[in-house]
Amino acid sequence: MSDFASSPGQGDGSTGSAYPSTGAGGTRSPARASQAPAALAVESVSIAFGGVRAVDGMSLAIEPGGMLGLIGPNGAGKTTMFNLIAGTLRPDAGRIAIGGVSVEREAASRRVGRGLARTFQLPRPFLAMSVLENMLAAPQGQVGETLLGNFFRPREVARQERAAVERARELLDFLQLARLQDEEARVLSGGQRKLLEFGRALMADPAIVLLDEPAAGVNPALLDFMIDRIATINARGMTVLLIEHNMDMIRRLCPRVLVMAQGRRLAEGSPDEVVRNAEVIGAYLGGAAA
Ligand SMILES: Nc1ncnc2c1ncn2[C@@H]1O[C@H](COP(=O)(O)OP(=O)(O)OP(=O)(O)O)[C@@H](O)[C@H]1O
Repeated sequence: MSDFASSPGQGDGSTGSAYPSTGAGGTRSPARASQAPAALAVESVSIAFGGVRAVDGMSLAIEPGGMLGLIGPNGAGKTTMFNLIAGTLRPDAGRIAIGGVSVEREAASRRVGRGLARTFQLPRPFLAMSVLENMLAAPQGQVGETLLGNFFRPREVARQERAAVERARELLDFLQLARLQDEEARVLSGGQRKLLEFGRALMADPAIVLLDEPAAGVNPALLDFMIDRIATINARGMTVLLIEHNMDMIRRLCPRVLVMAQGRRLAEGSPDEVVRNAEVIGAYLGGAAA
C-alpha cells in the first residue's frame, strides 16, 4: 500500500478549540494544551443569504488525526459550514484556521495547498472521462498546472504526472475501483461514484478531509466498505469532518458529534449522548431549537 495516508499518529477524535478563550467546540484536555494547534478550528463563523442566517456563530475544532461528526436536520447549515471551511464561501464574520494558520480570507485553492480536501454531497464526475482520468483531474497542486511551470520545468512536470498516475492507481485499488479504471465514469453506480468522489479528494494527499454525506444513496454492503475505508484513512492520521444523516455510520466512526440546527450549535457529545438529548430530538421532529 502506498504512503497516501501515512501521516502523523491518530488522535482520540475529541475536539478542542484552537482559540482557547472561547471554549467553544468541545473540551480541550489540559495535557494537550501545549501541543500542536487544532488541525481545523472554526470560531464564531457566520454567514447570511438575504434574510437567512445559514450559519450563525458556529465554532468547532478537531485535533490532528481526530474525527468529528456534523449532524443536524435538513437546512441546518452543515453544507454551508463545509463551503465556508473549504473557501467556496467567505464568512460575514468569524475565523477559520488550518493547523493554526488563519485562512478565512484565502481562496479555496490555497486551502487545498494547506492540506484541506472535500467531497460533495452529489458527486459530479466527468461522465465521458475514464475513472482514472477523473482521479487525475482532481486538485493536486502540481507544477504543471501553471503555464510557466509547464514551459520551464518539463521534466519536473513529467515526473509529477507519473507520480500522480501511480497514486491514482493505488487509491483506486484501495477503493476497489481498480478494475474500472479505464471505464467511463458514466458506468459507475451511485455508490461507486461516491467512492470515486472520495478517491478524488484523497488525490491531494490531504491532512484534513471534509466528507459531505458519503453514505447517501449507498447500498448496505458498499456502506460497510465505505465505513472501513474512512476508518482506515483516519487511523493513518488523516483528520476527518463528516456530515452524515446515517446515524449507524456516525456511531461506528465518530467518537464525538456536533449537532447543528438553524445555523447554530445545538449540542455536542458522543453519538449516544446526542441522540438522547431532548433539544436534538426536538430539532429533528421539527420543533427546532427556538
Ligand atoms: N447559496 C444560497 N443562497 C441562499 N440560501 C442558501 C444558500 N445556500 C444555503 N442556503 C440556505 O441556508 C440554509 C442552510 O443550508 P445547508 O445546505 O447548509 O443545510 P444542510 O444542513 O446542509 O442541509 P441538508 O442536510 O438538507 O443538506 C438553508 O435554509 C438553505 O436554504
